[in-house]
Amino acid sequence: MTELTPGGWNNKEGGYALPATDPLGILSSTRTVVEQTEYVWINHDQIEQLSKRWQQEDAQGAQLATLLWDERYHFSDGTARTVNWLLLLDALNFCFWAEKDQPRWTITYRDQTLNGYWAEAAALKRGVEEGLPLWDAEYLATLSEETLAHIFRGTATIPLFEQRVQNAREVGRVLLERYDGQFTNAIEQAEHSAIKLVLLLERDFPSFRDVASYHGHQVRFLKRAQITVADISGSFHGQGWGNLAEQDQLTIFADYKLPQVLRDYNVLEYQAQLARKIDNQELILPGSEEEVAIRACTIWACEFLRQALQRQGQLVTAADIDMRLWLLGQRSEALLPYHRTRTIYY
Ligand SMILES: Nc1nc2c(c(CN[C@H]3C=C[C@H](O)[C@@H]3O)cn2[C@@H]2O[C@H](COP(=O)(O)O)[C@@H](O)[C@H]2O)c(=O)[nH]1
Repeated sequence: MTELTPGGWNNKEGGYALPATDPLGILSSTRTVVEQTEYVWINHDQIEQLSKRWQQEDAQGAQLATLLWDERYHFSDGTARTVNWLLLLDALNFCFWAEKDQPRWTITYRDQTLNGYWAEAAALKRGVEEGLPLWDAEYLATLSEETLAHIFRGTATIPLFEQRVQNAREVGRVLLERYDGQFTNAIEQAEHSAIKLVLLLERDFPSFRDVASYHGHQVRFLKRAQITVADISGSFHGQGWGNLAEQDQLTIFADYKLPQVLRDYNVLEYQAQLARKIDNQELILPGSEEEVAIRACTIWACEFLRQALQRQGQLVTAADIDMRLWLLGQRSEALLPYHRTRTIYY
């Protein structure tokens, strides 16, 4: 019988107590990685400290960053067109960083120079404003390389360009084959359940199948499938097509920014050799144990943070925690580098 640690993290079988439900199989499939890996570990004392810090900040009015949907860089017309546009946005929402010592890809939009996710979103919004029907499944299914290169025009080149062309065409093709060209039909088929919609994306759109393996068993992350659902809800302010149930059962979205922020808070600690590789901006191979360990520990660190906040009476979802951590990652260049894995999954 393992003594219960303060946070009740070790239940009687040892290992981490799963929440009551885990419909996406993400917490259960990542638990073994967290318990076994030597590459990354979670500092529970630092989680307690972070939850208390956030509680103090919130007591002083700094609300948990429920970022209002940012209309500046997102196309939003309140119709089914926006839903298809969001699916395209998140089919291409990955890997914006440049090779070591190379300049990042940037675009200029309305006299602003943007990079990373904001550049991707603004570029797709600019495309619509320039008359391209980026919500139209037929158009996407046969999208040319020249057209996508024009959409993402800027300084340097957006990484993994070929894969982005394939992903955009896949969105169009699958929408035509299975949803009469409209992702709103998928929302209705999923009966407005966030969980069913994530699983539908995993089943029908191969580029969203963000699943790895660890010592022979499947480890599930589903980052872009989950963020697509969160973005549809955000864009529609939880109404209409954005009225999606069970969002409290989503996990955080395991990208490259959250581990960077959690490491800065000393919540995540890296084995010395891995830390050196990351600090030297060396590539971490996709599907490697290091990559899977970083992502799995990010998910569980945020689950423990959610439990710690809950113990303090702050009922927040993983998606709330995700947004707050991601925004922290956008505001500070002073962080140690994030891990660099060339992947289409995040
Ligand atoms: N975990 C998590 N990862 C997120 C997001 C977002 C933006 N979404 C929100 C923004 C407005 C709306 O409210 C959306 O909800 C992008 N990313 C990821 O970050 C990386 C890009 O980083 P940088 O290179 O610095 O731009 C890349 O992996 C991208 O996939 C999020 O929210 N959570």
